[in-house]
Amino acid sequence: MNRRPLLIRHASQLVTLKGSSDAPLTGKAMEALHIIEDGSVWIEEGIIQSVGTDREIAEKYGSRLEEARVIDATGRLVTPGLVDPHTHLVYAGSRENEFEMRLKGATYMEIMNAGGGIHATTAATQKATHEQLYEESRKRLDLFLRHGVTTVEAKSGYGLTLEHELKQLEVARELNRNHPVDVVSTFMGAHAVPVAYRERPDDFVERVIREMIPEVARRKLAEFNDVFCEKGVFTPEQSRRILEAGKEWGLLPKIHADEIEPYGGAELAAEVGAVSADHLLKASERGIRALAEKGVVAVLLPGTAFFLMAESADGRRMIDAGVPVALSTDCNPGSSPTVSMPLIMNLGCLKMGMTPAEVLTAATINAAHAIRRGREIGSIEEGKKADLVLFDVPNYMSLQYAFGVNHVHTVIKGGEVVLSNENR
Ligand SMILES: N=CN[C@@H](CCC(=O)O)C(=O)O
Ligand SMILES: [Zn+2]
Repeated sequence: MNRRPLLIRHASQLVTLKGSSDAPLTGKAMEALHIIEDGSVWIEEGIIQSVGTDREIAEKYGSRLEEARVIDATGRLVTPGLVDPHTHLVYAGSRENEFEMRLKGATYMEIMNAGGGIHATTAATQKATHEQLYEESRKRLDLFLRHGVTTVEAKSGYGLTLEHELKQLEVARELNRNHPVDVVSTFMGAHAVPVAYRERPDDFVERVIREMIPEVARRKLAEFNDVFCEKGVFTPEQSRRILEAGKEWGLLPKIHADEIEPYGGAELAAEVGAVSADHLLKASERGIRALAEKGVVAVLLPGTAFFLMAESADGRRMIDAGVPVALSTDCNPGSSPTVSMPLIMNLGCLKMGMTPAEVLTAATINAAHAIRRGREIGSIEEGKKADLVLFDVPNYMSLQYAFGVNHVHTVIKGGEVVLSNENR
């Protein structure tokens, strides 16, 4: 780590999201970005030391200004590093053939029930060596970084046997160690019922509970435990058992809920005290109220709805009902093969009725809370990790207005410049 301080000066807008570390933002507070114009940030040892107007920072560090490495952010927007709280980062292969099948009328569930979908990626992932899996996933992580993402959550769930689930989680752990982007792991052995267990799905649920969860926890390979609670996949009752079993081993619950059919997933998330409920395209009114009451973060995935040509979750309704909303790519080879959080924010505005300020909150501090990292990342405040992005636009509204463009100019991770387009 470079010992010299890093000073970012003269941001046209510095989006701090101050005061949001203890709990995710809800309702009107999701628009309170706490912007500083002509803003500056002083960073040492990878940690944000001071945030203010350029004049304030220059006065405070007057005698030490010469020591610092300086990044001039004149004319640029500076935000916290983007956080992606729901990805299936580690997998092998791709499924463009299924995309074409869907364009010709097949549905996502039809393809999966015919042995494709998650099963196809599971076969490819089981076949891949650790090294192949690492390499394919590392390339994706590079792309995340290019789109301004400094932390991603990554789920297993394409192994579906103990051996291959462990392989996926070990790859995620290694990426976390070697790559500038932080990787936070989730065990998702209950991603699909393997074809061999189709006639006896409860036997597979037992394997997840008795064999996989304990071993993943013993090896400390994951922090969270997720389940695909969906008609034809895992029932709410099976999902509850899996999530409760994870809790006994210290794995915090997350849930893929109400994606394709209304199925009581949001209600279940509130009952088991899930950290987040994700998807929610078909969440019921009761479910939405339950999420708001329990403060469960709704991780919305508008790229998935877009790519599946389905109606998006009602982000507007959820924010108005007091649910803390976060956004994510859901990066996976079947329903959302994208790595672009900027595009996801665009879709949040265009497809879910969210405002430019709300989508930025949802992609930073609320996303951090969705993976229990709200105290370390997600806002630009003293004491937090120095993860920041400089965008080549003068204000936060332009990020959403000039949609579909990667405006990332520089990414700073833990106080180091890890990506720069200075000579672009
Ligand atoms: N819905 C379940 N799991 C993933 C899709 C996985 C796949 O199709 O490979 C999702 O979150 O969309
Ligand atoms: Zn997912």
